[in-house]
This record gives sequence, C-alpha cells and structure tokens, in this order.
Amino acid sequence: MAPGVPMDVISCTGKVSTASHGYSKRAFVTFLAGNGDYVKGVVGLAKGLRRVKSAYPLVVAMLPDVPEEHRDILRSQGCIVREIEPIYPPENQIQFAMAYYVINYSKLRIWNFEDYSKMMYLDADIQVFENIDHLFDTQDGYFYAVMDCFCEKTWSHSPQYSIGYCQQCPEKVTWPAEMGSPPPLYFNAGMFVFEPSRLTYESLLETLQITPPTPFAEQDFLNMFFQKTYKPIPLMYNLVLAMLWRHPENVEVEKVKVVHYCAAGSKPWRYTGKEANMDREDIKMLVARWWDIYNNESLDFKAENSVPDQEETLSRSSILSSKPGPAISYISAPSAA
Ligand SMILES: O=c1ccn([C@@H]2O[C@H](COP(=O)(O)OP(=O)(O)O[C@H]3O[C@H](CO)[C@H](O)[C@H](O)[C@H]3O)[C@@H](O)[C@H]2O)c(=O)[nH]1
Ligand SMILES: O[C@H]1[C@H](O)[C@@H](O)[C@H](O)[C@@H](O)[C@H]1O
Ligand SMILES: [Mn+2]
Repeated sequence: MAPGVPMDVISCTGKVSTASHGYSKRAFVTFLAGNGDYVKGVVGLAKGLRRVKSAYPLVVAMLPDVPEEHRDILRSQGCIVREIEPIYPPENQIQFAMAYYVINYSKLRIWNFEDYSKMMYLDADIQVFENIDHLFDTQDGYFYAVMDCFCEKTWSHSPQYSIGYCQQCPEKVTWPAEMGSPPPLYFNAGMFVFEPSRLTYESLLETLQITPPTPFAEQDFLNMFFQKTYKPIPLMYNLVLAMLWRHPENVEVEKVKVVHYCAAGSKPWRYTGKEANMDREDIKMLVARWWDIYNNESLDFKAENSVPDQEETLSRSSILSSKPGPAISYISAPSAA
C-alpha cells in the first residue's frame, strides 16, 4: 500500500444498512455519454454489483445523447436512469489528455442528486469484484478516493512525469526543492465516495466558471476543489491497471475489490491485446473476468426479486412519463467508445 494511506477511515461501523428508506439513502452512481459501447460497461457494472450482493441501486447519470435503446437496456438491468444536462468548462485552447475528457465535467451534476445522502461514484469502465458497501459507512464530511499514479504517457504534460516523480513511490525520485513543495495528494476520479449537496453543487459550478480547464478535466478540478477534505483509501478500491506494471510492490492482487480498466487498450469491450502491456497474463485474466460477469445471464436483473422502494418507483415512473424538454443544442464531444 502507498505510504500514508490510513486504513481506519474505511473501518465498518457495523451500522444496519438503511438502503431503501429514510434519511440515509444510498446509491452507486455512474456516468454515461454518447451512443458508443460504454453502455456495456454500465451493464457489466450493474451485474457486477448484483454478483457481490450490494444492497444499493445503481443510478446512471446520462447525457441527452444516450439513445433510447441504451436507456431501455439499462432499465431492464435494474438501473435508475437519470438524465442530466452537459456541463462545459470555460472556453480555452487547452489540450485534454484524451480529447473526450471534456464531457466528463458533466459528472458534477451528481452533486445535485440530493435525494441521496451518500453516493459512490464508479466509472463505467470499472468492475466491482467484492462487496464494497461498507464504504458508505465512512464518516461524512470527507471526499474518499484512491491515489492515482503519474507514470503513464497520459501524464506526459505534467512536471511530475517530466522528472519521473510519482506519489505511489515518493522516495524513488524525490521532489526537488527548487520546484517548490511537492504536489498535494492526487486521486483518480473514476471512483469516489461523496455526499450530494445543493450547496456543494452550486459552489462546484460557480468555481468551474472561474477555473480554466486542464488536461485531466473534471479530475483535476475535483482534486483542486476537494483538496482539503480528500482522504485517500487503499488502492484495492480502485485498481488503476497501470499500477500492475508501474508499482507492483504496492499491489496485492488477491485483495483487489475494484478494477478500473483505464489503461490504454484495456477497456474489455474493445480489448485486442495488442497495445503496450495488454498481453500480460494478469490483464488477460482481468479482462476475461469482466466478460464472465457481463455474459452471465444469471446476473441479469429479475424484477420479481426486487422490492423497489416507493420513492425510486415514483421517480423512475415520472422520468419515464416525462416529455422531452425544449430542444437544446449540445456541443458534441469526440467519441471515445
Ligand atoms: O464516450 C464516453 C466516454 C466516457 N464515458 C463515461 O465517462 C467515464 C470516464 O471516461 P473513461 O473511463 O474513458 O476515462 P479514464 O478512466 O481514462 O479517465 C479518468 O480521467 C477522466 C478525466 O476526465 C475522468 O475523471 C475519469 O473518471 C477518470 O477515471 C467513463 O467511464 C464513462 O462512465 C461515457 O459514458 N461515454
Ligand atoms: O484518469 C487518468 C486515466 O485513467 C489514465 O488512464 C491513467 O493513467 C491516469 O493515471 C489517470 O489519472
Ligand atoms: Mn475510467
């Protein structure tokens, strides 16, 4: 484990879960944009959460450009579909690490999901292999996420990369004094635990308006915004695949609960094995495990086994019955799927 990662923040309180009613409503939430294959990621995630018997539903915050067929697939997998409007950063000429990252600012809308008291955000390219419901029991008032790694080429724009510094092994290349103080701890924004709040939401949107975009888009922005309340959690809660070859000494593969298929070429639905590191046995195994879950029909949602809570049924049916709003023209982002 990386130095300085406290274990105590994730200790289970033993509290009885109040999953489907009352003040402490909880849910997982993911984000979906476009008509590409990321919908497969969400289906895989929904089935993965079912496999580990999570007590909480999966909300899908989706942009208006997600086609109706994809929404139907997700509903039939038991997901709660919620449309959100896109959010764009203030204009400037910045180059994102990946061109499509610009759409990810829209993720900020999930802070407005105030009918949930605590949520766990998971990217669509994440799979949950072991139950992580206990993370909902973390103390309120903090932002929980896993520390990122700076060693992949996507980081080549950064001073960290240029000197070979990574927070996963800060003693290997130490931060030179002439470069000032080392950068604050930086999390990967593919997985985090947070509390929706209208106040925070408004502050996020206001702050975004005066914050020029940077290469890692909303990930950089969230790191800046939550710098003071960020609490690192062990990397078994979000294994960024590059950790396997960049910092194997920090990884205990058998303990990993959550895998993030974010390395170039590792998205299971377009995996070819040809890109760098993709022919590794551990990668092949993790991609195969993702497909096993995706293809497992016994993990499909069965309406008769679920006792939907009243509020969800209401909000779901009101979404289903709602008429499309006035036509808004959206800037289309480069496709990523
Ligand atoms: O066409 C797309 C592209 C992205 N997404 C959604 O956006 C998420 C983020 O995209 P990737 O997973 O491809 O991005 P990475 O994991 O490489 O990116 C990392 O950096 C990003 C910077 O914007 C985000 O912070 C992201 O959560 C973090 O894990 C996806 O999982 C998915 O939920 C879509 O729905 N459709
Ligand atoms: O969010 C990004 C992305 O997922 C990259 O693929 C990874 O190499 C980075 O470390 C991370 O910050
Ligand atoms: Mn991702």
